[in-house]
Amino acid sequence: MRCPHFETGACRSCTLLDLPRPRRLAEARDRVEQLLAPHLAPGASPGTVWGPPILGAEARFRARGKMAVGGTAQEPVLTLPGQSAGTDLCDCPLYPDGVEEVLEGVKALIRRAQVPPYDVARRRGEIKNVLVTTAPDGQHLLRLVLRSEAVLPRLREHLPALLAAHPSVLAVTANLHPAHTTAVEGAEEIPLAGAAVIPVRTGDVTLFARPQSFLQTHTEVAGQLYRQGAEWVRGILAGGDPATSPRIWDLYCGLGGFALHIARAVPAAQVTGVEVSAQAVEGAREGAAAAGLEGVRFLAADATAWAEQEAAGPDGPPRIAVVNPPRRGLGERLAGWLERSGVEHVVYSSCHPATLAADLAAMPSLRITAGRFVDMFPHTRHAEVIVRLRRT
Ligand SMILES: C[S@@+](CC[C@H](N)C(=O)[O-])C[C@H]1O[C@@H](n2cnc3c(N)ncnc32)[C@H](O)[C@@H]1O
Repeated sequence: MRCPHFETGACRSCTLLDLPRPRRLAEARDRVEQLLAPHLAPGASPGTVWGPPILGAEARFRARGKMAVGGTAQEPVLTLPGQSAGTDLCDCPLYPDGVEEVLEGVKALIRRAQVPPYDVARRRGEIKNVLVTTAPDGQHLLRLVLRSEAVLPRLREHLPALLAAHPSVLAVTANLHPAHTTAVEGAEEIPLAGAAVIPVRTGDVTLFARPQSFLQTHTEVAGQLYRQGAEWVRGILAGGDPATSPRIWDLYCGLGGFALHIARAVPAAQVTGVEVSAQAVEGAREGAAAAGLEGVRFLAADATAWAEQEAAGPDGPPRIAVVNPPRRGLGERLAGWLERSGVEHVVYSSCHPATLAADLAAMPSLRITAGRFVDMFPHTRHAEVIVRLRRT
């Protein structure tokens, strides 16, 4: 991928952009495989464990765009957070076709509505960030992160012009972020136009992304990741008694990508997805209804507390647990519970191999029998990896 902003040094967000892809992938896979080598199942070797990497497009893939607003109300500049404030990066080649036009539309809205960009040093101004979610079919969900409600009447007045010029924008919300912190967004979401949800076809299901729900960065890669998880689960259950309904948990399920794929692949299973974000749970339930899947339910709860409590109940622990925690990993409490739980099979998808390795050290009975490097974050040192664990 060529990027003029990388070449001039204006943006260094893609830190490894000048490494040829085969070399970047080889080095990344090597790092992950070495890190996880102590946790392979007895008798397993890297050659038998590691499958081919999960790959997707290297450009125009990013499902979520995050732009920081600088400049003035007359001349707004949209940059990537943390990158050179003076350079407009609306044409970032990571963004799918159509995003640049929508961002230009937002700049026109800022000009017309005279919305002053937030000045971090002086703590003055109103619009902080612009967030765009893109579905593979080219539809968009637009979120304007504001310091206060002060400019909402002016934004409402001028929004129809943006919507008329950009029919791909399904919905617009204002996110209120009064605090002076580095967090990209605040807690309160105010709908401005449309229903604040966007259907994102991912693998074999549709995920219903809402403003404050997690969505994987690379939709094409995420689809393959979910299919891989579901395929491993089907393989584990193959040959089992067809009259029984194996219970499967998807902890940290977000919009339900793994749970929905598993429910499709194993219709007899009882799948439970658990997620702390109520918005994401609402989206996951919508995904299940759209796919006509009845064997799956979603609950809003803390994954660790729920797992401990549920396993202590009459049904006990599940047959298989799928876990996909944030970068911090499972942590000692959930890893410790999994170690003691008797759960035979775990599928662990991790966006931070270092915390995966720490979690594996805390559950030495669960060892890697299969794994794949997942190129979710091309051009960077960030790595996703999915592993299948079996109790030994
Ligand atoms: C890496 S994302 C994975 C989401 C989903 N599996 C997917 O593929 O989109 C991690 C998810 O964990 C959720 N989460 C964070 N802390 C949690 C907790 N204590 N209990 C349950 N879910 C939590 C986040 O809201 C986020 O949706």
